[in-house]
Amino acid sequence: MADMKETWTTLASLLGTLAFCQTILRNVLPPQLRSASLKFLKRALGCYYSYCYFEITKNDGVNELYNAVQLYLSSFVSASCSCLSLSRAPNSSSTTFALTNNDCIADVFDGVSVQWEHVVIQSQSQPSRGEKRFFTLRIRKCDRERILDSYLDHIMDKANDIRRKNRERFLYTNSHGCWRQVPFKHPSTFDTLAMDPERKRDIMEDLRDFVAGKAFYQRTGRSWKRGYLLYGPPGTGKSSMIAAMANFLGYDIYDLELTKVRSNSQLREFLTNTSSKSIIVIEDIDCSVSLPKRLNAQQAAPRRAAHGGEDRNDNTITLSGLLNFTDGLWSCCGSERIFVFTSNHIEKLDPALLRSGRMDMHIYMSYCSYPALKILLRNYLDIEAEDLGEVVASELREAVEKANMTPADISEVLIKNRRNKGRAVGELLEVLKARAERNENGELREECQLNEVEQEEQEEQEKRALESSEDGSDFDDDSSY
Ligand SMILES: Nc1ncnc2c1ncn2[C@@H]1O[C@H](COP(=O)(O)OP(=O)(O)OP(=O)(O)O)[C@@H](O)[C@H]1O
Ligand SMILES: [Mg+2]
Repeated sequence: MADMKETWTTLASLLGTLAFCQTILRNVLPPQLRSASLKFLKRALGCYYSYCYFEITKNDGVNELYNAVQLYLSSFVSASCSCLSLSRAPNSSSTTFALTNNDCIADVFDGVSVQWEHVVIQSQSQPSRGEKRFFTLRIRKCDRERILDSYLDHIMDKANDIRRKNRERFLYTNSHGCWRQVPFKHPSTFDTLAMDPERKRDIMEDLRDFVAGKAFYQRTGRSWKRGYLLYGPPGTGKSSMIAAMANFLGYDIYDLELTKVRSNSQLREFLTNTSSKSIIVIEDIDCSVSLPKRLNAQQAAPRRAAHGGEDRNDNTITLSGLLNFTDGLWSCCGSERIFVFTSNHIEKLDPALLRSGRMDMHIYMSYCSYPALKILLRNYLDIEAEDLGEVVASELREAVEKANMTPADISEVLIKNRRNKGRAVGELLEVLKARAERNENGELREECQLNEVEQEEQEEQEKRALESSEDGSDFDDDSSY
């Protein structure tokens, strides 16, 4: 027991000595001498010393790991260090923080504490060779075996995430048989999205779990993809939600126009030509997939002949062709993909699409609620509803819950009057009250029903026009990708 105590005391004093020496060396010696002395000291005390050190050097060529460590550390050094070096890459909108020379930072991975140091040494003997830069990673010897590889993998993954978030992203759309891209710069975010904060949090949590779920999907034998069905009246923020999701995750968007896809096999080609970490969007799915279902046998037969007697599924797209990708065998082609379908009429959707397990989350985008209105007031007028006074706030709450107005309609009123906050709130209250009253009298319901009939007729006409042009085989013929 006494021996043990003695060993511990020796060890503690050695570690204390080393820490003391390190501090002295850091403050007194020039960097090149400091590094050499530290190395010597650590080697001399190696048998007692419980840490091991790894140098990750910036090569003349490219050291992926050095760059990754730099990026990874930059994601949290800003919060914990007082002196940082700042840089900004050309065409980048974000500033990178980095450790200054000989600064240290601690990190914890899988319950294990590690320490990083950034070292820059000027070459005195050969000034032409400039400086040597490296990171030193300090890990306890007993943890090395368990975490080193997984920690470095984690750093590479995180660095890739940061790179992706900083890079320019694209919105792809299918046209003339191939994907065409434009830079994606939609300003919608979860902060600007007006909806109940709790539901918003749930969706963000779900997205976070999805992105971090690689191991989960592997373990459970599921393909790494997720499906969201966004439904609700026009102007409630379905497209804005998709843009917010893409901005939140740093994903590209593939906006798939099903009416421009001529067959299941072309659909397959489009979908296999999407990259991972992307959102594949099919808007107004109720309108898109009802088109092929409307082809009856008589209509299909001449088209089959016209296309050299191919299988019917090769001449048209079907819901099952689509579901094969979101759900079936083809769903495993490519990983980390999110499917988002939108619809104004969930009741018109094929039950096959709604069956459990098909779309993981059904999200109803509702008319503007009071919590959503508060977000719009904050974003458009920079005012908190509570600051309007008890009376106005409660009038707004009551009117908005009865008005059934979309965030798009409310935004219009606020934008129009945004230079005069008082007028904006006053006019909004008037409009909301008028709508609420009309709702209570049932006028609006009748009007909506009339509008719905008109809208349905219009949709029917559009579909008939599309079908006749389809029979004329005027689909895009170019199938290059
Ligand atoms: N929930 C919301 N939060 C913030 N802004 C919204 C919201 N809903 C609508 N808006 C505003 O209204 C405009 C139209 O909304 P958006 O295109 O997202 O609606 P939508 O539900 O996709 O409509 P549609 O069914 O016609 O496609 C947006 O540009 C945005 O400014
Ligand atoms: Mg939309």
